[in-house]
Order: sequence, then C-alpha cells, then structure tokens
Amino acid sequence: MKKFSIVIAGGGSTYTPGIVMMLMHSLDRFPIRSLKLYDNNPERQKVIADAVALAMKKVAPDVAFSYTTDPEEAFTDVDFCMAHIRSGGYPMREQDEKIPLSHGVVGQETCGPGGIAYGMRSIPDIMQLIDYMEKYSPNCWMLNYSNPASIVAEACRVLRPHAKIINICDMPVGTLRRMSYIVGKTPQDLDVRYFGLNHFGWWTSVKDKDGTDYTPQLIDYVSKNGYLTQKAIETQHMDASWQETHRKAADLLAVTPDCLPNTYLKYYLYPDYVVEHSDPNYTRANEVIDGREKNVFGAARAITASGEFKGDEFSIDNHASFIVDLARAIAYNTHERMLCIVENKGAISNFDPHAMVEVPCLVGNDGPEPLCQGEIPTFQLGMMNQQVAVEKLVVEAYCERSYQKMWQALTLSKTVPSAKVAKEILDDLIVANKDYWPELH
Ligand SMILES: NC(=O)c1ccc[n+]([C@@H]2O[C@H](COP(=O)([O-])OP(=O)(O)OC[C@H]3O[C@@H](n4cnc5c(N)ncnc54)[C@H](O)[C@@H]3O)[C@@H](O)[C@H]2O)c1
Ligand SMILES: O=P(O)(O)OC[C@H]1O[C@H](O[C@H]2[C@H](O)[C@@H](O)[C@@H](O)O[C@@H]2CO)[C@H](O)[C@@H](O)[C@@H]1O
Ligand SMILES: [Mn+2]
Repeated sequence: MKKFSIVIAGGGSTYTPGIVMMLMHSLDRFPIRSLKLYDNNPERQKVIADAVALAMKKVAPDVAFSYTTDPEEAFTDVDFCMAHIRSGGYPMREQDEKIPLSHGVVGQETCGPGGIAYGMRSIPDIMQLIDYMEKYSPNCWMLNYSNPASIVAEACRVLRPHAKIINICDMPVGTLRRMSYIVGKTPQDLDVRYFGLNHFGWWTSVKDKDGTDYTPQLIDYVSKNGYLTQKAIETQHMDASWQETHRKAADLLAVTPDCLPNTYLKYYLYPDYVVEHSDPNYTRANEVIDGREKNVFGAARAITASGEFKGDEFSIDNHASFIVDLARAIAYNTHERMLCIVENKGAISNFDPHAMVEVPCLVGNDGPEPLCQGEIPTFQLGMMNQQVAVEKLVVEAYCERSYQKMWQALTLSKTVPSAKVAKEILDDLIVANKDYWPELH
C-alpha cells in the first residue's frame, strides 16, 4: 500500500498541531511515510516543530519528520502540501481590522476592507508556494486554507490556471456539525446543497441518505437560536465572539427564510450592528493573540520543556479532519461529496461561469468536480454579483498595480458606505501594507 509524503506550509500556524494529530490518528486509512513542516519564520516554526517531533516520536515513530525554511527541501518528494500561511501575521491582521473600524466600517479578517488588504498580501505568497510545488514536486496537490480564500482562489484562477490547488474553508464543515447536533445525526449522515462564494453562501437543502429532508427543522431551529447549540459550546473551542456570530444567524435567516445562511453574511447584511458591537482597540486579532496563539504555543513549549508528549495537549477539530479527508479522497479517488471553492462553469447556472464559487463537489484523483446547484434567487444573485466583482477587482488591481481598481473594489464592498470613505480607508491601508503590497499607481 502506497505511503504518502506531506508538507505543511505555514508550519508555525496555530492549526499545525491539530492537523498533525489528525494525520497521526488516520494512519490506518491514510498511511504516510514522511511529514515536513515549512515556514518562512524559523523561530515561530521551531516552537511548534520541536513539540510535534516529540508527539510523532511517541505516536508514529515510523513516519520521518523534519522541518525547514528551505523551499527545495520542503517541496521535494511530496504528494500533498497542506497550506495555511498568514501573510503579515497577526500584527497585520490587527491592522486589517482596526483601520476600517477607525473609519466606522467593519474590520474583519476576510470580509470588507480587511479581507481586501489581506488578499493583496496573500496573492504573491500563495503564487510563490505554487511555484515551489510545481518546481520540486510537479504531481503534488496543494490543499489550501490560507485566507482570504475567495480572493486567493480567484488569483489562482487568473495567475496559475493549471495549478493543482484546491482552496477550501472549514466554516461549512463546522456548520454541518452543528446542524447534525440539531437534528440528532452525524455529519456523515447528511448531504447538503449549498451555493455561494467563500464566506458568502447559503444551504438550500440538508438531507440524510434516505432522503429525509431536515431543512424545515433546521430553518425552524435557526430562526430561534441561530446555529448555537449546547453540545457545540461544550465540545468545540468557542470564544464568546464566535458564539455571538452563531446566534446572529437567526437574523441572517430572517432575510432569506428559505435558505440557511453562512454566518459570515452578518458582515454584509448587518454591518452597522457589527461596527456598534466592535471594540476598535481590541479586535478578533487581539482575542486570538491572547487566546488560541497563547494556548497552542504554551502547550508546545510545555511539551518541549518536559521532553515528553502526554497525548492530550493538542486537539483535533473539523478544520483538521476536513483537510485530511480531502487528501484521502484525492489519494484513493473516493469521489466523496465535499464543499470546495471552484470555477463556477455552470454549477450555479444563472451566475458568472468564471466566478470562483463554493459548491458541493465530488472529489477524486482529478480533484473536485462541481455538482450543479441550478438557478439561485434574485436577492442572493444580486449580492453575489456585487461581491464577486469586489474579489475580481482586487485581483485585477494586484495584476495591474492599479490604485483605481483597488478604490473601486473597496467602494463596491457592501460593507463600505461611500467612495469617499473607501478612499480614506485605502490610503491608510496602503501606508500600513507598504512592506507587503506592490506599489499602486
Ligand atoms: N479557510 C479557512 O476556513 C481557514 C480556517 C482557519 C484558518 N485559516 C487560515 O489559516 C492561516 C493560518 O492561520 P493561523 O491563525 O494559524 O495563523 P498563524 O499566523 O498562527 O500561522 C501562519 C504561519 O504562516 C507562516 N507564513 C506566513 N507567510 C508565509 C510564507 N510566505 N511562507 C511560509 N510560511 C508563511 C507564518 O510564519 C506562521 O507561522 C490563515 O491564513 C487563516 O486565515 C483558514
Ligand atoms: O478568528 P479566528 O482566527 O478564530 O478564526 C478565523 C477563521 O474562522 C473560520 O473558522 C472557524 C470555524 O468556522 C468556526 O466554526 C469555529 O470552529 O472556529 C473556526 C476558527 O477557529 C473560518 O472558516 C476561517 O476562514 C477563518 O480563518
Ligand atoms: Mn473559512
């Protein structure tokens, strides 16, 4: 039986230990011979890698483990690259969130001006990862979580149209788990129909394998509680701000009562509410720095200091299981049904065929094959046309180094009230991103 070789790009990510744990616990169904970590920040990666080395020595001593900042070493002889880099790190995420808020506009990692700013940083870094992969392991698949996934996916379509990269998001799998709690099933029992852009979509149907339709039951539940469930609170990491986001889905559903909304729609449908409930001096970046980053790096340092991995220091969640399931679906040509971000090509029949959309796909060794979701309603179509134009303008602005197109992108975002405010935010973002963005003219 073939054993696979994997590199995790963004080895120093807070999500790396969870993915490594998932890989170690999946060896019987997805055997691997080698695991490498790759990062461009040696100090950050070393903290995670030293702990992972001890964990692997204990759990999977036969799997070769190494870590490096050298692209050739990282990308040579690999079958899968699992990528989750953060260009500019948390300090730049903080700027993405705080600059728009200082103008009274939503400050978010992937939505609105913050997502646009992050997109301009991520594009060159992801293209570089693809180039390393294609140079050193041309048959490798890149499974990419790096955000903002919608802008990154559009940049891949335009700049590396033949690359073996699949852009993915953990939000739909996390929400499916919550849905399964609500209807008393497991996520594996349920098949969904879903359409949208990344962080911008709707479920139209949730059924079990016998065809029993749980959509009306879910609509009833979500209209009262959002996606908040007691079991999710007890079993999943859930900061208060995430709980509030899941609860807010009730107000999103009120706008489209037949379709179950992605929680990220709150930034577009209720931007005034989001701004009112944001602290411009302490945003989600600060919560993550003081929470997840401290916890994961603290646990890693404690393992290394004690010289021993006990077994329960790192947890496995949806995020880790989805990317491993995806790799396995490609490796064994399973044709499992999974949501991926792919070129539309008619999957949403009344929407731009060249838009990068998030829809259910059958995944096998040729990658994802999108399933037709048919025509979508006028309201969602209107919102998606506006948002996809924002995403396309960002990629055009990057390619053409165009200030004008960046201004248009910000102006068109549903989160921004006027061209005047868009320009003020853009000028601040340009200063903050001077070490990352190309010069715009
Ligand atoms: N798509 C999704 O649904 C989803 C879900 C969760 C996280 N994410 C994304 O995963 C990424 C990691 O998140 P995190 O909170 O763990 O961030 P993090 O800052 O802890 O980790 C990112 C790592 O990437 C490294 N890095 C940055 N630029 C790099 C480059 N050019 N080459 C190699 N390494 C580089 C950093 O040094 C850092 O160690 C982010 O992009 C985040 O938005 C996506
Ligand atoms: O603010 P962060 O860094 O905690 O999270 C940002 C990411 O959020 C999404 O992932 C969520 C997931 O959807 C949610 O259900 C819960 O389990 O937490 C995850 C993050 O920890 C999202 O899909 C990503 O794109 C974001 O990067
Ligand atoms: Mn996501």
